Amino acid sequence: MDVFKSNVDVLSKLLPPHLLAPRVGIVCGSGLSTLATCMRGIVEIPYNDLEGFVHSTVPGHKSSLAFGLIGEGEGVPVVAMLGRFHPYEGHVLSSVVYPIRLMAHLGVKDIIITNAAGSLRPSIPVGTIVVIQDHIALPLLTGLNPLLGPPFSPKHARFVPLSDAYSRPLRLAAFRAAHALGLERDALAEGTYTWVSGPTYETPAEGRFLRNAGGDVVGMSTVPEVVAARDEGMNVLVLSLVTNLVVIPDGYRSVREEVEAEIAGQSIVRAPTPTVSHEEVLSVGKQKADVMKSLVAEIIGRLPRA
Ligand SMILES: O=P(O)(O)O[C@H]1O[C@H](CO)[C@@H](O)[C@H]1O
Ligand SMILES: Nc1nc2[nH]cnc2c(=O)[nH]1
Repeated sequence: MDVFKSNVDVLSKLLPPHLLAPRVGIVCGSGLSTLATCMRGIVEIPYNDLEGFVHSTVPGHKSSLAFGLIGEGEGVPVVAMLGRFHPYEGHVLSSVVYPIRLMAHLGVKDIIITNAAGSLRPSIPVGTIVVIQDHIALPLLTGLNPLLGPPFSPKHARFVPLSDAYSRPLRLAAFRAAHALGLERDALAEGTYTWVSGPTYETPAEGRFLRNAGGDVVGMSTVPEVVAARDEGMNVLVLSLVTNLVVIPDGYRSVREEVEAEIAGQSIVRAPTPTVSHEEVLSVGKQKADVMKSLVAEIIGRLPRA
């Protein structure tokens, strides 16, 4: 399609031929752009040099695509988005998912989407990598869907099923890779990602609501990319790195009880109100960057070579 032509022209001038047709795509989540350093022979291309790309404005996200090779021998050609776009930055959904569509156009078949996320369950502590098996997306259900409007092209479907959105073979590959790397059993979990628009973090009641709805982690990205990737027929793996807890057990004490205890002359232990910050999110990303990087490289190294 024309919308890709100028980018293909730019890329053909800047990339060696063996990197021009990447087979695997990676999307780096907040604080995770170093994931791409698992590639060799990297060529980085700023989004500014490409048409249809907006700018990533969020700390912890770079604004460039990186092309390189992963794995032994000839290696697998890979393209990585070193920074993603979020609707809360003011980007329309078609811009948010445009790089995913370009990846598909270039030949990407398998995509590994990473993100930083809050845990809705104390059984999934900070530092866990959650292999996403499903999602709950209130924005999709209520009218914020990247597929609203005419199909992207006459070749794209009108209705896209999401019952098998998260590739089972890729999820199996993730657990096999973790085993091969000798990661502890608890390093990885399986779960459901809940997508919210952000940029506000959840109130405690919202966190409990999402957990009661069946969510395990929550974040402000990923689902639009998954939808576009499925619209393009790609196999999708999502890895969420838990950077903070959203639902904290016994963290919230009734103020009525506190006053009643005060009146009764009892000593009061006031539970601190937990808050989350993007700095905390980035700092956990930095601590876990190496393990995420080895996992992604191991998964890609194990994919069948086409
Ligand atoms: O999902 P990524 O881009 O990894 O980032 C997550 O971290 C940011 C909030 O700290 C939000 O953008 C949230 O979605
Ligand atoms: N919505 C949301 N996104 C996040 N990204 C990282 N942590 C969080 C969180 O607690 N909530």
